[in-house]
Amino acid sequence: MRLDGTVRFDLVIIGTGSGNSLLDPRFAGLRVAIVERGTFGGTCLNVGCIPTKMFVHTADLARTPATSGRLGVDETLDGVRWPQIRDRVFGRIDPIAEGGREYRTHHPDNAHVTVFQGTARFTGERTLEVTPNDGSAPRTITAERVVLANGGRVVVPEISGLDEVEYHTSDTVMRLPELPERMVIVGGGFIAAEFAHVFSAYGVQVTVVVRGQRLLRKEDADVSARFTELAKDRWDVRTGRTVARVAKSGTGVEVTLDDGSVLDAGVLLLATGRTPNSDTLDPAAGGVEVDEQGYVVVDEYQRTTAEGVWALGDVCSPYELKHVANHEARVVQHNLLHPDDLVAADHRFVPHAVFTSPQIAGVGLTEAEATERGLRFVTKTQAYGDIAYGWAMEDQTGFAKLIADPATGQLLGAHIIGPQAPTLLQPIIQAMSFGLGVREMARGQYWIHPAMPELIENALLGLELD
Ligand SMILES: Cc1cc2nc3c(=O)[nH]c(=O)nc-3n(C[C@H](O)[C@H](O)[C@H](O)COP(=O)(O)OP(=O)(O)OC[C@H]3O[C@@H](n4cnc5c(N)ncnc54)[C@H](O)[C@@H]3O)c2cc1C
Ligand SMILES: NC(=O)c1ccc[n+]([C@@H]2O[C@H](COP(=O)([O-])OP(=O)(O)OC[C@H]3O[C@@H](n4cnc5c(N)ncnc54)[C@H](O)[C@@H]3O)[C@@H](O)[C@H]2O)c1
Repeated sequence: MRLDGTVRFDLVIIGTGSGNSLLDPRFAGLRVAIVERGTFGGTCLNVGCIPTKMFVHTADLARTPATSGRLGVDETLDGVRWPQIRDRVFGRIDPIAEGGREYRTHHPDNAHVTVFQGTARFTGERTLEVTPNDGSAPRTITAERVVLANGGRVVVPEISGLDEVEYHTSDTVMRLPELPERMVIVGGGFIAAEFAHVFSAYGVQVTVVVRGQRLLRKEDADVSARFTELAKDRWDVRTGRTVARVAKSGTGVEVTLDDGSVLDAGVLLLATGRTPNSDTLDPAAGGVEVDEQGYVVVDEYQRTTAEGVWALGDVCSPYELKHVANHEARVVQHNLLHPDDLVAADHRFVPHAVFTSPQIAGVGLTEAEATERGLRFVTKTQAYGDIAYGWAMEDQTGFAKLIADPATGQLLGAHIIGPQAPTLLQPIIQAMSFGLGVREMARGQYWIHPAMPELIENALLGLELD
């Protein structure tokens, strides 16, 4: 400690989502500080990927009777025990978060680590003030190297009357005391699509309010159009609408749309995007540049504009995906350990998946992006219904769309909507990452018959290359 009370460290990590995974025994010789203002483990573990997918799995089960009848199998759903599902999910997750905190704070493996529970912000070059959550006096800490892994947070839109009503976001909706009869979801992105599936499968009447004409509008246009069409069959989807105002009602919240229609929402869920937490850091004071959207600016090695300050994950990465945060964490970890042998992050082929129903997954360029770039390309759309396993499922709506360069035979993009879409996409991600051409991929290996990956085999064979 310096005379002015400043505590010196070798490394400070802000945020315990992907940031917490940086530390391994190779850092044992360093004096490390970790600062966390919220729940240990961050977004993915506590309010993101992990709990949502645990709910999605049960929703998929609950939805089976609605679709099995057309195959001649009559099933009924006897009920969904929400409190049991909710408590099982969080009964598993909460102890992991607490165990992680306990391990970093008290375990002998972490004798070199000091955990600060509070909010960090820059007051100078690699110097941070930490305001503890418990109200005690702020502390100043400084380090040779600082890692910004402090993620993002939910954006709550401005809606007239919102202060007067109870509303939910993805941070709170998974802990509802009971299921409502009706839910209004505002937004048409990942979170809206996943929660609309979950809660409607559990028997909640779902209305989705979306500004544009399509849900999941960042997907390839064919996927987005198909999903919107299917969503309209299943939920009350109000496209081209915004919320004019909300007010308290006897059953929850009364939602008035811009066309004057009034919706009764037992629960109002706002799913209108996330924003990086860079503002909480006072980045300018630390010499850390931020772009117009608030993302910390990094180079290919995940270095910020401030000497010795690195960033990873949602605070600097517009992808806002956990596998990207994990990849960037591995890059930062390597670069901290090997300052003379830096590796660059690889953002060439970042895939994503939406765990709604039907599932959706994509990687690379959409057709619109390929056109915008003036590329010469060919596409093939292969229906699930035209492959053997698709016959078994009687699937009539799913497809895989591949986009390839006809001259080189390299894939440019792939977009799938249908059962197991993320799993079916994985071999394509592999092919693109390692430069495997369409012909080699299609005919250089066996495809198990009659398994679902034949969807990809047939799509590859259908691409008209030069
Ligand atoms: C509902 C939902 C579902 C999702 N599902 C998926 C999915 O299926 N697949 C997928 O790939 N991604 C998914 N994501 C996205 C994924 O959760 C994030 O991309 C990922 O968790 C980001 O990790 P991170 O380490 O960058 O940040 P975080 O995990 O958010 O960690 C940042 C931490 O920093 C702390 N912090 C912030 N500011 C400060 C400060 N100034 N001082 C101290 N601490 C601070 C925060 O409290 C937080 O704990 C989902 C997100 C949500 C919301
Ligand atoms: N499966 C996954 O990987 C997964 C799942 C959930 C969330 N996430 C991540 O979390 C992030 C946040 O998800 P999200 O669904 O909130 O964001 P999103 O960006 O996917 O969608 C936001 C939606 O809200 C609408 N919107 C924005 N502002 C609005 C306003 N003022 N009024 C009405 N509508 C408005 C947008 O038009 C869009 O439809 C995503 O970017 C995603 O990367 C990933």
